[in-house]
Amino acid sequence: MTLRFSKMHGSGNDFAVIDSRDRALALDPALIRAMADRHTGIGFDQLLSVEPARDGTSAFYYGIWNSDGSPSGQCGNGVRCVAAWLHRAGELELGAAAQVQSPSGPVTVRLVDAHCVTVDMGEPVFEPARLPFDAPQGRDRYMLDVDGQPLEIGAVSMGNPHAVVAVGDLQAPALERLGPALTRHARFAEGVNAGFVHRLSARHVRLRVHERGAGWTQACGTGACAAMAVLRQQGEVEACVQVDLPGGSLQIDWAGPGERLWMTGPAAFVFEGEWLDQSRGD
Ligand SMILES: N[C@@H](CCC[C@H](N)C(=O)O)C(=O)O
Repeated sequence: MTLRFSKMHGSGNDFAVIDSRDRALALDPALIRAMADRHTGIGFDQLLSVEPARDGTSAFYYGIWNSDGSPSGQCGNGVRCVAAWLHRAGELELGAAAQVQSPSGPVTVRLVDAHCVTVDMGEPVFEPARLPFDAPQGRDRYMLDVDGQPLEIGAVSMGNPHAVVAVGDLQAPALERLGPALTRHARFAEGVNAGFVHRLSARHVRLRVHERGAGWTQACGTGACAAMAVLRQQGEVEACVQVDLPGGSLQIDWAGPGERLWMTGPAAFVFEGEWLDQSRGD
């Protein structure tokens, strides 16, 4: 079996994007892990498949798998890459808005230009049960014991689950231990993406994310949206925030509860390739 793919990235969060518009993919976790390997595979944080939409309300659907083979409901940097990929494939015009289906529901994308995409990410969901997070409803902060250390977190779903921790130093050695430990915390039954945010001002923050299923990444789009949602809910930031991640910056706009959240950032092509799956013998 051969599979053609586009290698792409959004702020350093990298992807293999597979055209599955005309051909259903037979993907299993072992194959995804082999493709994701940075020494013997393509190397990526997430695999994205572009497929026909399943419900007739949109033209396209995109599937999302982490480098460990696990599926996810949403990928912020990924959907910007999907929009740029659809443009290159002649399916989406510059400036036009289009709805695409993700595993967690529809999002609307608009290409500012061939390399920059704005996405309506929908409303942040704070109900713990919908992450799922084993916690009482109606709070904007929770205390968790993470690897023996008490941590105050905010929790929100952007179509996938996020825990957000405000820190004074993003390079603190303890984060190397706390990131993986928070990602697998028992109160998040399906795991959680762990974001550590340093507030520089009411309009500017820095963020590092230890992603569920992928580890530390150069950027996490839904993580940036989650950091904005949690900090704004806590009254710490204004309605437009620049989020600096190790691999680049995103602009997040959110007026507040009851409003939709917008993300704007880059999407880049790196190369086109063909995966030769020797284990399947054809
Ligand atoms: N990098 C992504 C998020 C990918 C999925 C995540 N690791 C999960 O398991 O939910 C982004 O840019 O949002």
